[in-house]
Amino acid sequence: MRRCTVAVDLGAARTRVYLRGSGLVADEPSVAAVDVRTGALIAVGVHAEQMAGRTPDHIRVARPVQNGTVVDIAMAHRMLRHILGGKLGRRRLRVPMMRAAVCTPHGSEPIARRAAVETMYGLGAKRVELVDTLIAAAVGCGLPVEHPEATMIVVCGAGTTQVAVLSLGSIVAAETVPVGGDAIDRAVVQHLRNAHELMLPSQAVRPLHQMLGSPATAGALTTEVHGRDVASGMVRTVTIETEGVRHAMRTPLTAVVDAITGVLRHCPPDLVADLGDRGIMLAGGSALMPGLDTMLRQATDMPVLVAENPATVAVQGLGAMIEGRVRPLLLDPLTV
Ligand SMILES: Nc1ncnc2c1ncn2[C@@H]1O[C@H](COP(=O)(O)OP(=O)(O)OP(=O)(O)O)[C@@H](O)[C@H]1O
Repeated sequence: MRRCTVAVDLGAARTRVYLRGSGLVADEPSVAAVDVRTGALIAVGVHAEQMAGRTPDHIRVARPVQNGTVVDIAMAHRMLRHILGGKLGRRRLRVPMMRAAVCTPHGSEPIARRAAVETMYGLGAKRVELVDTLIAAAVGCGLPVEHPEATMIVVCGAGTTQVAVLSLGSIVAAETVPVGGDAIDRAVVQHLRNAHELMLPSQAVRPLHQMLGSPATAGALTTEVHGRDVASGMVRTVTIETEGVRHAMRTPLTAVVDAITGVLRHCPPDLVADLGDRGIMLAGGSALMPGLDTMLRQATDMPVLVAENPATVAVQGLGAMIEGRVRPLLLDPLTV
């Protein structure tokens, strides 16, 4: 790891790059826009994301990473080259000795890990080190992962939520569920479609996240939202009840609560006892959702802490490893 010069977190929502000696140099949406007539790349990152849903026929907006897995290696490679190119300059991209560290979702298939490696080879990397996202995130949160005591981390991203208990630098038990910020957004959109026959533009969903944290007693509270009528296609404003949206958001989150209890069930009792005091560290971009920590605290009856800068903990953890600030715990056999 100490020989790596670059650390990359290729996420479904965002791609983050850490350079040794420079820190986090890129944090861009994992989106690329292509002209289908010429095959030329038109935009990547923020600019490409702004085009999504607003393109003419000849422009395709691609998301080469889904659920933390590269599904279109060529596109991921072009996107990453563009994101990195601006930071490194053309000369450094051609350095043939580049070693890279990449985090991959826990339990990902060999073909998914291979896709991450191939993407980096395409950029000129000579060697690629793969690190489990859960370990990278735990290190990035500053958890004492190498100690003989339990730490629990929940990484709630865009497409997946990964849950793990770690001890002595390794994962003791872990689970991944295909529920993240995107599934919660889809649940809100579906609820408004079913209950109010309203199609909500994607940028209107985030303000409604506030409702997850609103108390259950606030059932009578209402708010106004603007969208498109499903039948007529005309712009319409409806008054929606907080409780309905809150319920819709909580439904996919039950899978996350189930994953946490499932992981705890697979842990030895001593480790579970440690967690009673230490609690759960919540990370990933969706940890920023207001009220998610409160909801998990109520559902699990355990303390829940949100990491500082939760969205970037995985790449920061990888960064700490390539900078040599974190050393792996070596459990050497004792000599007598
Ligand atoms: N302030 C915020 N409030 C609510 N949700 C947020 C906020 N910021 C980011 N998110 C959500 O976090 C998710 C992105 O998180 P993150 O950047 O960790 O994903 P990723 O690592 O790219 O995805 P994955 O881990 O699934 O590959 C998106 O679903 C986004 O809607």
